[in-house]
Amino acid sequence: MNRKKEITDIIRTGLIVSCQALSHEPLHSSFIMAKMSLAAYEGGAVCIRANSYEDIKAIKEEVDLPIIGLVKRDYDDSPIYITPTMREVREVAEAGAEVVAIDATHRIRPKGELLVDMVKQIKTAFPSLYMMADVATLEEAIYAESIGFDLVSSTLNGYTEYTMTSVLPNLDLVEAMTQSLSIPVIAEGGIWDYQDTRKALEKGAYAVVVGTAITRPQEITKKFVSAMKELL
Ligand SMILES: CC(=O)N[C@H](C=O)[C@@H](O)[C@H](O)[C@H](O)COP(=O)(O)O
Repeated sequence: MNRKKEITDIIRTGLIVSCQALSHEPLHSSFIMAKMSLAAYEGGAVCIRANSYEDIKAIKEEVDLPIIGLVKRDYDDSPIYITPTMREVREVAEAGAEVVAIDATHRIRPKGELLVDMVKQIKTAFPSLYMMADVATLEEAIYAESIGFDLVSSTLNGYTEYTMTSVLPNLDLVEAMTQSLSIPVIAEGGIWDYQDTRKALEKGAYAVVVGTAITRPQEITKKFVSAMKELL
């Protein structure tokens, strides 16, 4: 069977767990991310979203689930940090991820490169790599589909200058995207409770990504602490 079709079928209506810890976070470790992924797998996750060559490799060895890979890297001339250039795409592909997640916002890219050119290069260099567009707005999602992305995700809504006032999770945006696009729309960003995962599916999301609420214990702890403080 076509591998892309197979992955689409695997993730349909499922939970994708994002297992990421950056260098400043307490759980920063490929070993820990691999174990987090194993826990997610045992809990029924259908796919893992992971950052960096090392983490993707470690997770691949631990669980037999498709991986949405990305490489977060900062460049001086651009605000984009999720798989900004072909260098990061190559790392994701070489680590063995089936899907690459790419910032597909309309912001300026490193060296002024164009997203449409990057997509063409990926299709030539890595024809079997599935491409997920991480966007902040409906317009960006529509554009991403038009230039050949396979999936679109609401990842960056709330994280760009022009969407900073969004209240997350922005399931209205997810709904609007599902109404305008034919490619699968993934709900991602700020999903913290079970009801929201269901609501996302009801609004037409193809699958749901949950990260922080499962894999960043420092943030989970903060939620408990602040709920308790509200009583004082
Ligand atoms: C904005 C950005 O850089 N998001 C990153 C994208 O890979 C991750 O840090 C998030 O954890 C992921 O999107 C899942 O979202 P949430 O952790 O809210 O469930």
